[in-house]
Amino acid sequence: MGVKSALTIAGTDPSGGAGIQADLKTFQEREVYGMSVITSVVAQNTLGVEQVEHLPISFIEKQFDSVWNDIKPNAVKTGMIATIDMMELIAEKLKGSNVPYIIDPVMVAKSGHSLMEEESRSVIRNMLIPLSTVVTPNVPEAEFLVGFSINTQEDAEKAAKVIVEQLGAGAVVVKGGHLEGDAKDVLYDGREFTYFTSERLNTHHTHGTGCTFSAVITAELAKGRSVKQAVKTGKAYITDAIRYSLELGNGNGPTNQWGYRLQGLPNQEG
Ligand SMILES: Nc1ncnc2c1ncn2[C@@H]1O[C@H](COP(=O)(O)OP(=O)(O)OP(=O)(O)O)[C@@H](O)[C@H]1O
Ligand SMILES: Cc1ncc(COP(=O)(O)O)c(N)n1
Repeated sequence: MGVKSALTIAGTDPSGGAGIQADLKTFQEREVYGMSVITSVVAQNTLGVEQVEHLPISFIEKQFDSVWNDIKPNAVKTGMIATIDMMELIAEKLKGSNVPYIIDPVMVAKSGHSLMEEESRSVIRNMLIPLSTVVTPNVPEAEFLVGFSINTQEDAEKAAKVIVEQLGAGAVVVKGGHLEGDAKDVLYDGREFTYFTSERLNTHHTHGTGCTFSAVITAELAKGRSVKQAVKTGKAYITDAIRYSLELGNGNGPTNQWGYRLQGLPNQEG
């Protein structure tokens, strides 16, 4: 079996816990060859975001073409894509590509800083979500996508149905990190709901959880796993990454990319 590769299109985190850096670490841990296209350079750390600089569209396109025309990935994910121009470019590039496409619809960093321009939010919904294999919104992101509030599991199921059946996602995981009680994520693939539940871990070291979770799903789809298997592995991986999260920095520390090794979650059987 040849080596599998995955591409992340996202913003950076120089402190290494979220964005491109988290994605590449995750791909490596899941034994998939990782590649990246940078959309925005972000000065941030565990305390928050200081400054954001968007790269010119023509240069984002150059990066994309450099990778895609040489090493076509087995799966691609997008994280922070802030502007309408970036979304239009990605839609044009991915349309008809047949490569599994995972969207982590990053809108606001945990620290509260906006990572997506207000006017782009409806463009991700209308232009990119119909191209997706899986979308992984947290509760506030899912609320924006469907236009109603989510307070219960029933609301999360209702939102998941709308995102697949009306917005055109291939599948969706509405993440329960922002709800009360257990951390319960619901997958809807257009046929059935599957729940992935873990105990809620009592830590504020959760910088980059969403990036890491969606990067595992991307890596597993690159290896040819089913969406359900990929999400199952993503949930197991992120739970241990949070359980053993790292007390680094002075704010919300990063997750532990080696956490799953302590539990023995295998790479190849995932
Ligand atoms: N305290 C916690 N204990 C256990 N699991 C958690 C906890 N917080 C989040 N998770 C899990 O982590 C994964 C990511 O969910 P979360 O809601 O944190 O994403 P997110 O808000 O998009 O993250 P980010 O802000 O990094 O983009 C989900 O599987 C969720 O259930
Ligand atoms: C480039 C980039 N992408 C995504 C996040 C979200 O992660 P979090 O919500 O944990 O800050 C981030 N902070 N930076």
